[in-house]
Parts: sequence; C-alpha cells; structure tokens
Amino acid sequence: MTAAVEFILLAGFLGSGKTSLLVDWLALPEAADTAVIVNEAGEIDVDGAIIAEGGTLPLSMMSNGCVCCSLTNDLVFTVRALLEDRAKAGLPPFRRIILEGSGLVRPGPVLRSLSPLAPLGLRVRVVTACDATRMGALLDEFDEVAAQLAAAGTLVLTKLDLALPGPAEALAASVNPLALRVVEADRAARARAAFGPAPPVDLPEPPAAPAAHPHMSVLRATFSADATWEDKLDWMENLAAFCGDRLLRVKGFVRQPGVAGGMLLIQAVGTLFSPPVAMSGSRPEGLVVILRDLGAAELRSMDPGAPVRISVYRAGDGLACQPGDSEASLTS
Ligand SMILES: Nc1nc2c(ncn2[C@@H]2O[C@H](COP(=O)(O)OP(=O)(O)OP(=O)(O)O)[C@@H](O)[C@H]2O)c(=O)[nH]1
Repeated sequence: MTAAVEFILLAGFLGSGKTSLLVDWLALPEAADTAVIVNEAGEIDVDGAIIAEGGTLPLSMMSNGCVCCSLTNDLVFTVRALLEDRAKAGLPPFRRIILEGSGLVRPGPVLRSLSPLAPLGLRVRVVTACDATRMGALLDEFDEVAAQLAAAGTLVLTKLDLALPGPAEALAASVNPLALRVVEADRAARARAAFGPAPPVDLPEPPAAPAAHPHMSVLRATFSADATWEDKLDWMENLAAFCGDRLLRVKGFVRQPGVAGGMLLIQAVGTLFSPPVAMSGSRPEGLVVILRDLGAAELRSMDPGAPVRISVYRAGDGLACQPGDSEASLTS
C-alpha cells in the first residue's frame, strides 16, 4: 500500500542550505519513515556522506549528473527500488521520499520524469531552500533559481542567523505568492515546517505591494462566464505551448461547466500539468500564472479572442487554497 507516500523534491541553489535542512529534519523523531535520495552534479558525494553520517536511514545516491538533465530513468528505478526493498523487508511503507536535487535542478523536468510512477499514486511537492543572505542576487543571475522558487509549494528561508528575513520574504512572496513560506530562526522548527504535515491554514496572501522583479510576472487569468470547458482547455494548452520554458507555475481553480460542483484544482510546474483534482465547496474561479520574461501584454497577445481576462495578481485576489492543495497528486 503506497498511496500515502509523499515524494518531496528538495530544491534550492548551490549552497542554499538544502543538506543542512535535511540533516536538521532527519534528527527529529517524526522523520522516521523517511527515505532520502541524493543527487549531486559533481562526482564526490559530499552531501550523501554528510546525511549518512551516524544514521541508519535508507539512502540512495545518484552522483552521475544532474537528475533533471540526464538521470530520469535512474530516478524512477531508484524510487521503485526503495519502495520494493522496504516491502520485501516486511516493513510498513515510507511516509515520504525526499530527493535532494543538485543546486541547479529544474523541478519541472524532474516531476515530468516521474510519470512512469503514476500508478503508485505518489503525492508530489517541491520544497525550496532560499538563502536569505543572497536570494536577490541569485534570482537576478540564474534562471534555475526562478524555476526553483516558482515551482515550490513551500519556500524555506535559510541562514536567518546571518540575515534579517524581511527582504528575502518579500521577494519570495512576490515571486511565488502561492507557496507556504517558512520563516523560522530555530532550525528544528524550520525543518519541521518544511517537511512535516502542512499546517491547517490557507496559503499566505502576497504582500499588498509586492516587490517588482525585473524578470518575473505573477498574473491572474479569469475566464468569462460564457467560456466553455473546451475554451478553457484550449487556453491552458496554448499557455504551455506559447510560454515554453518561461512558464514556471500555474495554480488555481477552474470550473467545469455542466458538472455538479465542477470546481477543479489545476496545477502545473513548468509546462507539466498535474491531473485536475475535484474540489469540494465553492471557490472563486481563476488561475495564478507565474512567468519569467513574459508579461501580461504578451500573454494577452497569445490568443486575443480567448474568453479570458489577464491581470496582475494582487493581494486579496482570493485564490487561497486549502491544506493539501499545494500537493500535486501523481496518479495514472
Ligand atoms: N550560518 C548558517 N549557515 C548555514 C545554514 N544553512 C546552511 N549553512 C551553511 O551553508 C553552507 C552550505 O550548506 P549546505 O546545506 O551544504 O547547502 P546545499 O544547498 O546542500 O549545498 P549544495 O549541495 O552544494 O547545493 C554550509 O557551510 C552550511 O554549514 C544556516 O541556516 N545558517
């Protein structure tokens, strides 16, 4: 029975504190039933050695290259082997498998590579470590950082003993207002909030005046009342094709006309859309779209006749999700 296994991709730029966060988590009693996969781009597996030090946890290393570029089949093999070995040993399934990506990992391709595991029903989410001392500079310089921030369900600020959280938190909120933000000076509390169960609160709203970032846009797309389901599907498909790599994240609710309840949670990391998930209760319809090097005007030009309104996402747009919404379910 593997339905409840979580797959967590731990992202974050080189040196942002991923291994430290993971080591802090593994020291906690609630980290039992965690398996770890380490992927380092370099050949010397320093991270794996640090994590393995003194511990007995199931640990797999993948050190032949960055997992999002070259090792996608190996990742599927490694996950399967971890789960099968556990079952063969007669032990209960892991609660979570954490993949520590290399500092240059792009979450979209990694999540896409997991598609052969769809029958296992893994629950997938991205946790991104953000170095509070240099987040702005990294974001300006490296596309990978933008992709890692935008894909995250949870953004964890690290090195809060070295920098005040304010600027990094504001930046995190402006780049990805959808993510849960963990701002904890205490390292055990930080790790618990990063990998433990999601707290029973709505996702945080962005600040009233999000800091403008020269490369990133956080937009809201709202369909007209007369838009058909086909119109909506066409628009979402076009979105992925039109934006390509510049599409970093999509998340929100779309109504399927003619279906009772009919509200679906829609999510994409990069251009990879998860299967829609039916939601209970009434929610405002709308999608938050996070783009790099594309703005509202360009997105409107994609299909000017489409029954959709594109605006800049603002605090109070009312797309807060419920606990667990930030997880994408990987199902067949
Ligand atoms: N002061 C301080 N140092 C930290 C903190 N987190 C990590 N570090 C230090 O930052 C450096 C990099 O931390 P790692 O945890 O190895 O970062 P990483 O993201 O795993 O690094 P790569 O695997 O190279 O991408 C190490 O020297 C850590 O001791 C923190 O919260 N405070």
